[in-house]
Amino acid sequence: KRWTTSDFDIGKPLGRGKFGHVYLAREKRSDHIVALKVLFKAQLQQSQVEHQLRREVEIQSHLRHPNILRLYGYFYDQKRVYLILEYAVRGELYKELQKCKYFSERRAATYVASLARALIYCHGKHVIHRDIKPENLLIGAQGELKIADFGWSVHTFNRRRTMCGTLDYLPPEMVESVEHDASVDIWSLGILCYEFLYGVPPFEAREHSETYKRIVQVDLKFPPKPIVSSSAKDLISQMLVKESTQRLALHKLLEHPWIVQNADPSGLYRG
Ligand SMILES: O=C(Cc1cc(-c2ccc3c(-c4nc5ccccc5[nH]4)n[nH]c3c2)n[nH]1)Nc1cccc(F)c1
Repeated sequence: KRWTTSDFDIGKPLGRGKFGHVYLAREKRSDHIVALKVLFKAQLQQSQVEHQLRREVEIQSHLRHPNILRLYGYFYDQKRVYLILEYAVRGELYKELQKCKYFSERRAATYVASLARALIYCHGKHVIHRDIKPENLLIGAQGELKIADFGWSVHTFNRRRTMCGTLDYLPPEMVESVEHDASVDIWSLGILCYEFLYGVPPFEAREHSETYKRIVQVDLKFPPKPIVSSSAKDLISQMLVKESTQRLALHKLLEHPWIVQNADPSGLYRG
């Protein structure tokens, strides 16, 4: 099936990405509502990301998980590449977070648990980690979280591959890398959990150099307001550990008391 733009009624813009815009669209034959991302070939070429796009499309089209935004397909014309993506009815999570300033412990725990399950699924398929930060998260019709890979993040695995050119000289644990990604993911999930509860990331600072220092020193502080349970702080402290092998494993996170007592098992936050 070769898609073309004439298969779709194109509606309002949903977001502006680095490489193009995303539009609400309806596939005419099925009346199915989708998000259509339009990328300009010229821009992709000058940024040398075509091969990355192909790999992203290859990976994303094989992922099937309720908390990972679906990529249904793609097509291209003379000047543009089009991605047919799942439409997330309730939009962008970071806008929700800005509006509420910070989330309740139940809402934060429900989101963190569903992200942990999505990451366990990705790692199980040896898929490199997804770039989880509020800007990459969308909300589905029932309030469920969807990871969408806006960032074009060059995943550590790829960076290592491109950086070293060949894998021959890398030690087992680096070639294995999935383990390495898993621990990277726990760190960023810990950052996200902190930001859900306090409204700001833990190592935020005016200057990048300052933030960098606070990260490498793991200068983790919990402000007195908003009031957050010691159980939540305990979980965050087990995730934001400098030694990557000492960070809490994703499946262990799902057994942590704060998650067990606060996360909605369905992964749906109904408010
Ligand atoms: O580019 C993206 C991810 C992506 C998703 C989106 C995106 C942006 C917004 C939405 C929305 C959406 N729903 C809304 C409701 C209200 C307000 C705003 C909304 N945005 N649904 N689905 C979306 C999808 N932009 N970019 N993935 C990608 C990139 C390269 C290759 C590949 F296989 C996937």
